Amino acid sequence: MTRSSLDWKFRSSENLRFEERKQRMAAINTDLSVIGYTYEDIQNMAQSILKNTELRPKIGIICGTGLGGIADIVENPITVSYDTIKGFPVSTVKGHSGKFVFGTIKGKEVLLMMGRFHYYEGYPMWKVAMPVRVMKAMGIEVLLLTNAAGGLNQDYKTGDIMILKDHIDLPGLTGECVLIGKNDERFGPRFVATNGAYDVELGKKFLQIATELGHGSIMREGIYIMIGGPTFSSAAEARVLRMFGADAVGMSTVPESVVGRHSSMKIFGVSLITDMVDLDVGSQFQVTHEDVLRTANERALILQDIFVKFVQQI
Ligand SMILES: O=P(O)(O)O[C@@H]1C[C@H](O)[C@@H](CO)O1
Ligand code: HPA
Repeated sequence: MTRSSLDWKFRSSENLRFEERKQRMAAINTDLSVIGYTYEDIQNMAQSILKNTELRPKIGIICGTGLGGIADIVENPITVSYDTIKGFPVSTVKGHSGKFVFGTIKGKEVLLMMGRFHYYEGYPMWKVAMPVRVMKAMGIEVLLLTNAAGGLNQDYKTGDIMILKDHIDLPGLTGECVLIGKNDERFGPRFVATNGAYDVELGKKFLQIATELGHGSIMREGIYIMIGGPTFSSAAEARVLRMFGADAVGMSTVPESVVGRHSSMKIFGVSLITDMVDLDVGSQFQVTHEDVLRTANERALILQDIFVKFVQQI
């Protein structure tokens, strides 16, 4: 092959790639879930979900990994699968079923989000927390966040339940804050304080109910730190996270909490300590997602008992 025919071949394949990419970009630009959601998109999604039910709950619960058992306490559930909502992302993680559940708990209307989105799934941060805006648009005023987390505080044990006093937004501190980008004031203000995000009264109530039910010995109050994941921390990293003052580490919750705060929602957060993070450099201990799911399963009934009473009293 002569040099000029090689050049031509190279250029035509480049052109082909360019055309293909242009077409792909055009397709992408019609997909809400790729280019970002406007205020109107969020309202439309909320309205399309609400068409499935007469219920108008003010309490929303986001179920963490393996914590979907909370749905078992919902009376007369009506489910809306994410794949029926135009522009809604899909859940890709085991332990997150991918649906909204409307219903009542002891007569009180609730909305459960069973299947959250994580940054490590490849979703940009704004998409991870977008459902919180949809929940707000559906009328949710009180947001109850649950998650599975690794214990960093050496006084904790696997199976403990930690009420969030505060959080550390590690991705946010390093430039991946969920609110980065153009701000639409209809969602909330450009600048937002995140201190005192977790409602103290709700925290006290949860603790009191858990104690009354006989679970006081496994209750903790502490600080949750979010890492991007999907890797569980190395021992050296975990030591840094502990030095930062975190009691538990996880891969979610913080973007949802920040967006909830931005939308003036009342927020409560709770972590199930599904595993204790090994701080011993050189140790061969390896935590798995199955360990996380197992602990979540073992604590399902206790969490359900606490949530029944908690929701009743909010
Ligand atoms: O959705 P959450 O934060 O409960 O899930 C945790 C963090 C990872 O997604 C997963 C690790 O097992 O559990
Ligand atoms: N690290 C980070 N995220 C987690 C863990 C953990 O040990 N357990 C459950 N989610």
